[in-house]
Amino acid sequence: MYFDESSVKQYLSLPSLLEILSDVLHRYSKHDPSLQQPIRSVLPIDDRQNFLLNKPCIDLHRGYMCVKTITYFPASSPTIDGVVSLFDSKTGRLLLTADAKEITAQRTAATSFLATQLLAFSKWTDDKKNHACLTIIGCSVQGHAHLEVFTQLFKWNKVYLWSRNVKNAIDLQSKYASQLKHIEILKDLNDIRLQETDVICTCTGSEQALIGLKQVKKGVHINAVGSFSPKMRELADDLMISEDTNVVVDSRESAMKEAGEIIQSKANIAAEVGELVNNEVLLQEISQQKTTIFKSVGLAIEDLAAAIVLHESKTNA
Ligand SMILES: NC(=O)C1=CN([C@@H]2O[C@H](COP(=O)(O)OP(=O)(O)OC[C@H]3O[C@@H](n4cnc5c(N)ncnc54)[C@H](O)[C@@H]3O)[C@@H](O)[C@H]2O)C=CC1
Ligand SMILES: O=C([O-])C1=[NH+]CCC1
Repeated sequence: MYFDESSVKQYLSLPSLLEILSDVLHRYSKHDPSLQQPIRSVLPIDDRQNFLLNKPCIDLHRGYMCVKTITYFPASSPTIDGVVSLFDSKTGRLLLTADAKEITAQRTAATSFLATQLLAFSKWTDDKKNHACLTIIGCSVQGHAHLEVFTQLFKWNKVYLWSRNVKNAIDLQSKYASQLKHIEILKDLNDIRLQETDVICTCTGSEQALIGLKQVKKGVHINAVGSFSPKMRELADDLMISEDTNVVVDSRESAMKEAGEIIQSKANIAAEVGELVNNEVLLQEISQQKTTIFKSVGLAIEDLAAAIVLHESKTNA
């Protein structure tokens, strides 16, 4: 069975995705032997701007194996294209294939949301929750997916957008204008409104830092999703290595190999997001009084989680 883009949208329930994501990320960080995820292969093509990525994993506990193969061609539209395949780990049978663009968009935004629940919402008062402000930086596929997931699962008081390509920001603003009372476009990243923001999602393919310590308020939570090679980065060294900042990643192994911010700044990694699931003490230690950064590069087990939700939506129907 093939799930095209619209069936992925239809069948990928966000609450179910969040539940399976927290389980697999937690088991990954506990080094559960029933979960195997080798480091993915990222093959540069010709000029090294384009990549072929191959991401396998096996979950013997849940009884599935998954592999996602995608191309990353930033001069093409869309940048990411490919396929996710889910197999039965007992019989070896192929269970489904699905559009990787939509799965990648949704599961990346859902993982950022999970990190935000853990590192930001859990320390906020009710009053803060009622007045919270979100900024999305980069308004292409990931920018759209982050705004979609973050507004489906939380009520924001204000939303700000910034994009190098202003038309992308205007398009995203128009899409949400009837649904969100306050959705505004920032003129640049020194705009004072960025300082009001409680949660920032950076979703660009930048190779230069876009945000530094002085542009944000202390205690902000940032989901930095854009970089996945040593040359790419969205956050400046002063923010990464400030004594007021704690950096959390999806995988230490992957982040140290792929995340430009971590490699270039040599920032300390406080934890993997999976270590924070069901660990109140560590969570408090890392998030209280701190600016928190969740740097994700993307893991095969996140694609697995999405493919399981699609498969089970059909088998349980
Ligand atoms: N962490 C994760 O799990 C995942 C991360 N990504 C990464 O997230 C980023 C966004 O993904 P898509 O929206 O699919 O890519 P896209 O190629 O559609 O959009 C990238 C956006 O970044 C902007 N951009 C590029 N360089 C910039 C710069 N120097 N300053 C400001 N803006 C700049 C472009 O104008 C474009 O709007 C990509 O870098 C991608 O590799 C994508 C999927 C998963
Ligand atoms: O996890 C993923 O699929 C990707 N991370 C960066 C580009 C694609």
